[in-house]
Parts: sequence; structure tokens; C-alpha cells
Amino acid sequence: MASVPNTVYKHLHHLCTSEDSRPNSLQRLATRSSLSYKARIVAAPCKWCSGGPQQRSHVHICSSLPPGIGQDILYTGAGFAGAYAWVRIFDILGEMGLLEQNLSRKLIHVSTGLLYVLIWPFFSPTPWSRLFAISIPVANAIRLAVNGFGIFKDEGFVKSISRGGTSGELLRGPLYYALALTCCTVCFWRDSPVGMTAIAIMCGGDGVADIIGRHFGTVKLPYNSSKSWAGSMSMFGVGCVLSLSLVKYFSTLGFYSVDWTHAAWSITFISLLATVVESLPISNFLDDNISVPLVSIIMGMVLFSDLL
Ligand SMILES: Nc1ccn([C@@H]2O[C@H](COP(=O)(O)OP(=O)(O)OP(=O)(O)O)[C@@H](O)[C@H]2O)c(=O)n1
Ligand SMILES: C/C(=C\CO)CCC[C@H](C)CCC[C@H](C)CCCC(C)C
Repeated sequence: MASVPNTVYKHLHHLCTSEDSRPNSLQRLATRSSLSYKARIVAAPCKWCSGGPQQRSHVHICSSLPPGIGQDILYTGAGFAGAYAWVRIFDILGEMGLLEQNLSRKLIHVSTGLLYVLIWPFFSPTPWSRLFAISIPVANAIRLAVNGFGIFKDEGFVKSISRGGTSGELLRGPLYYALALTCCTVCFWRDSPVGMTAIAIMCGGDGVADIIGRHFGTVKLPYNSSKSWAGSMSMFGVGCVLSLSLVKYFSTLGFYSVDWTHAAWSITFISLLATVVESLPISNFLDDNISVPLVSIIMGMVLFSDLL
């Protein structure tokens, strides 16, 4: 027990000993889909608990390998393959002329980060599972850097991710995007709403603002003629809905619990502030993939300080 940090120990011990208070139907669903955080923690790392023989009896299940490592390798592999395949699908749709390049790039922007967060619960409840999850955006950041610097050139990849088809562009927006995902995983992971809210707003909110703004954004903002009311309003709405959905997803699975009135107000305020920052005429020197997650994280840390 001495080697386990106190905070981790307390967290694991609480999960190992506390009753599952979720409705029966939800417990069954979570257990069946092997997403149950608490069910898995009882089956895996109970060697960290100081409990009696009943808890220790689970240890033999995973005595040869560190608990959860197989599961983490499996989902990390799925994340790597998924990220590659997902971008490739958009590349193929673009080549077939079924998707316009800018729309394809924005759909990648909206979807990859959200899919990444959706697979977080599949990782094991061990302290090192976060490292496995981090390796997915880090590998993609390396892929972007390698292509961006021209060390290796994957034409299809560059075309689907860049605005104008030049590889150097990968070193800006897309690289910041992958680094923002990395930062949210390193700092917050699935134990607090802060990182996932920032990701929901950066991916869903900002991405949809572009898609809606380009199509319906005829009425421009008074202080920024390249942004529109339609774009900003959709960013705010989609940011709120996706953030609340992710918080609901993770709280239902037992990663944390929130006071819903407080969470709803906090998320509304974070989305509003991120929308205002995105709408400012500053994107020439501060990329939206930096400003939006940054302001969301700072506000999230203030408003969800009790869950940090
Ligand atoms: N609040 C917003 C945001 C975006 N847009 C629309 O989306 C386009 C692209 O916006 P933005 O993503 O900020 O532009 P870039 O930074 O140039 O593009 P990217 O982030 O995709 O590199 C704008 O020209 C505008 O038509 C909008 O109308 N209202
Ligand atoms: C075009 C983009 C940003 C510009 O604003 C997005 C770039 C996306 C990256 C190339 C790919 C990122 C992949 C994610 C880290 C992991 C996704 C995993 C999932 C299972 C599909």
C-alpha cells in the first residue's frame, strides 16, 4: 500500500467499499457492457485496498499481469486504429467527391475529439490507464508534426486535415487540437467535468460554429465581420448540450457525481465565455484551438473547483 499515492488509494478504497446506488437496470447495463467502473475496480486492483479477505480474494484474477493492462492495450490499439480509419474514411469520401474538403475537415474536428472522450470509460480503473489514453493524441500529434515538417508526407492525410492542402498548416490548428486533447487528459482525465467540457466546446461547439456559420451566417457580428450570429449561437448551444451529455455519461457510469443545477449553470457560463472568446477578432494571432480550451479549462477549474 505504501507505493500507492494516498489520493489514489482513497479513491480506489472508496470505490471498492461503497455500495452501487445506481438503479438496477443501469447497473445491469453497465456490467453487461463491461463499462462498470465500480464492477471492474472490485475485480481488478483490490490489492490496493486494506480490506478483509473478501476483497483480497479478487486479487488472484489478475496476479500474473498488472490489473487492467490487457484492457488498456486493447483500447489504446482501438484508439490508434480508430483515429487512422476515421480520418481515412473522410479522405475517401472527399476523393469520391461526396464531401467538400472544408466540411470534411470540420467533421473530423467535431468528431475525433468527442469519440476519443467517449472511449475513456473503457480504460481500466488503474492509475496508469491515463497514460495509455494519452498515447492516442500524442501519437496523432507526432503524425501531424512529421507530416507538417515534411519528414514524411501522407498526401491523403494532409488533404483531409489542412485548409489549403499545404502540410505546414498541420503544425497550427490540427496540432493545437491534438495537444489540447492531450492536456485535458493529462490534467483532468475522466475524474472531473473540466477537461471533457473543454473538449466538448472545442470540438463540437467550435466545429459546428464553422459549419453553421458558413452556411447560414449572413448576419455578421458587429465587432468581427468574419464571424456571424448563427455561428456563435450554434457554438453556444452545441457546446452546452455536448458538455452536459458528456457529464451525464461519466456521472452515470460512476466516475463522479455532480449537483445538476450547479453543473448546468456552470456549463452554460463556460460555453458562453468560450463562445465570446471565439467570436473575438483575435484568431490571427491566437488559434481557436488554444483560446477556446484554455478559457474553458480556466473557468471550469473555478466553477468545478469542488470536484478537482
Ligand atoms: N462564430 C463563428 C465562427 C465561424 N463562422 C464561420 O466559419 C468560418 C471559419 O471560421 P474560423 O473557424 O474561425 O476560421 P479559421 O480559423 O479561418 O478556420 P479554421 O479554424 O477552420 O482553420 C468563418 O469565416 C465564418 O464564415 C461564423 O460565422 N461564426
Ligand atoms: C482538423 C482538425 C483540427 C483543425 O481544427 C482535427 C485533427 C484531428 C487529428 C488529426 C486526429 C486526432 C485523433 C484523436 C486524438 C483521437 C481520436 C480517436 C478516436 C477513437 C477516433
